[in-house]
Amino acid sequence: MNQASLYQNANQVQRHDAKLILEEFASTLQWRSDGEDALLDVGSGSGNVLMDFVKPLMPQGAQLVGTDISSQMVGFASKHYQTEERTQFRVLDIGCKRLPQELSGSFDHVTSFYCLHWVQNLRRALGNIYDLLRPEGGDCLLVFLASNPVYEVYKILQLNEKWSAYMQDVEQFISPLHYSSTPGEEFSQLLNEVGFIQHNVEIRSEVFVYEGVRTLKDNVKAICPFLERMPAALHEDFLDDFIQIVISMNLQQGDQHKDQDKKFISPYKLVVAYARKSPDIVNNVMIETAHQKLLKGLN
Ligand SMILES: C[S@@+](CC[C@H](N)C(=O)[O-])C[C@H]1O[C@@H](n2cnc3c(N)ncnc32)[C@H](O)[C@@H]1O
Ligand SMILES: CC(C)=CCC/C(C)=C/CC/C(C)=C/C(=O)O
Repeated sequence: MNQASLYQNANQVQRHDAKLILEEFASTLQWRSDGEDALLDVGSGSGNVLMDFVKPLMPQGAQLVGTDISSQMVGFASKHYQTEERTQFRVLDIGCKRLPQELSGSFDHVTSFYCLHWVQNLRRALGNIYDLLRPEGGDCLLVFLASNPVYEVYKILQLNEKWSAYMQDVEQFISPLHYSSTPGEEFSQLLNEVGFIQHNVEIRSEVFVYEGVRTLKDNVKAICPFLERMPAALHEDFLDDFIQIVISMNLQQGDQHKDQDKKFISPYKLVVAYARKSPDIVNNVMIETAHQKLLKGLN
């Protein structure tokens, strides 16, 4: 996904989830007492989730680094938010073999919203997130899709000879946890393996309702990696086929005839993971947080 402006205008679900989860975790994140926190966000995209929901939670003197694998996304975010103080955007592939030295061990917090389902090598991504945190400790809040009906629609579209040439590598775009019957356990295990001794992983079952054919098509256009591979003249045909498959999967609500009245339901599973790097500083904070119960197992 490379079209930042399309994404910025059709990311209601992503914004909705990030806003709610950040409100919930605002007091769990371990803010520094000197207010000099440094936070790196992984897969910031067009940047509006980071600027609208993460930045307002941070102390005045805090430093913010938004990162993304796509230079187009980074360019868009830099242009739109370059006037913000102590904020920068830069290219980073969180699945890279070697982190840039200047980023390694430099952050108090790492956040990531709706990005890690794009990364096949989750273990390497988590290892990098662990290494981005300061050696003396830090925490991370990671939110991403375990599963979504969009992946089943992609697989059916790939079988259609009209689209198969553009979708040979469809599996590369399916969340690495989509097929797991125990995604929470799998992700917890990975967090353990890379060194996060303290963590809490939840799998939340959510439902989003898309109102009208156009809304669903715009949301698909904003994230579908296959459209940019085909001529623009084919896009609407592809999206029409997408909608037909959604209907055949019984994800249309009601039997409205007008396109704008049609509703589509998307039941999906979200991974919400919070982890701390250092076991030493946890006890004081745990006593006060709203997540005391949730995190009890971490003590
Ligand atoms: C759905 S967008 C989420 C953007 C933003 N976090 C939000 O919540 O609106 C996913 C972003 O992850 C980025 N991404 C995908 N793979 C990545 C990787 N390996 N490293 C860093 N970013 C990646 C994409 O380029 C895209 O901008
Ligand atoms: C009803 C139905 C199939 C809805 C799917 C809607 C949709 C556009 C899902 C996108 C999921 C995704 C990969 C989001 C993202 O990375 O931001």
